[in-house]
Amino acid sequence: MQNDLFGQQDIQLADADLSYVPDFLSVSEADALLAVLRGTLAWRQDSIRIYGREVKIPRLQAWYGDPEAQYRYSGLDMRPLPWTEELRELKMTCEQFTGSRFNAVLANYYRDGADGMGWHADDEPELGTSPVIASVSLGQRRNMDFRHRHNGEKYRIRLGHGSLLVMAGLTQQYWQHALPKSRKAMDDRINLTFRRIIHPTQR
Ligand SMILES: O=C(O)CCC(=O)C(=O)O
Ligand SMILES: [Fe+2]
Repeated sequence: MQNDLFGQQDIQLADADLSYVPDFLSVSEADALLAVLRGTLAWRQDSIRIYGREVKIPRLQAWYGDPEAQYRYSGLDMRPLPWTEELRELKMTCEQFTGSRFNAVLANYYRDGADGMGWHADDEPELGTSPVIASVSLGQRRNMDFRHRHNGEKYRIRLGHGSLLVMAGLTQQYWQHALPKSRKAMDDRINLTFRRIIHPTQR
């Protein structure tokens, strides 16, 4: 891990491009954002079809973005809601920091340790081959696990309140990630992944 003056930590992992910024937001900014987003985003618990059965996903979600930023996710059509003021502002902060443009955000709400996200990569064709994804975490510190698709190598990172994780380059091609459930008592957590959906004609 290499640290720079701004507290950005470049995670040295083969076939990945990951950097972690623990204090991306101040504690007071992160506290305020957690409270506002918890209360104002249009949280819903979607179901996905697994082997023909409807299964509720273990978390709440909401999808915001530019009108054309449509996304298919495990068979769900995600139509973006228009940006809220807070999300648009945070998007701009992420754009300035990463030098990338985003046109949508997937918001996830983990109510407690029983909520989580299974192994996956953000490798939908809508995102292109080497997407930059800016992931902001608020609330309960949770583990995020990575596993290499070919050699099984594993890596665990703890995502704290007000942090930013940037996933770029080959990360989604070579690695999967998951947010494991926990039996420990846990507070709630919001995660926001800013993405850029590429229009079908530009893929
Ligand atoms: O909650 C997290 O930190 C991860 C979310 C994630 O992987 C996703 O939204 O694709
Ligand atoms: Fe993901």
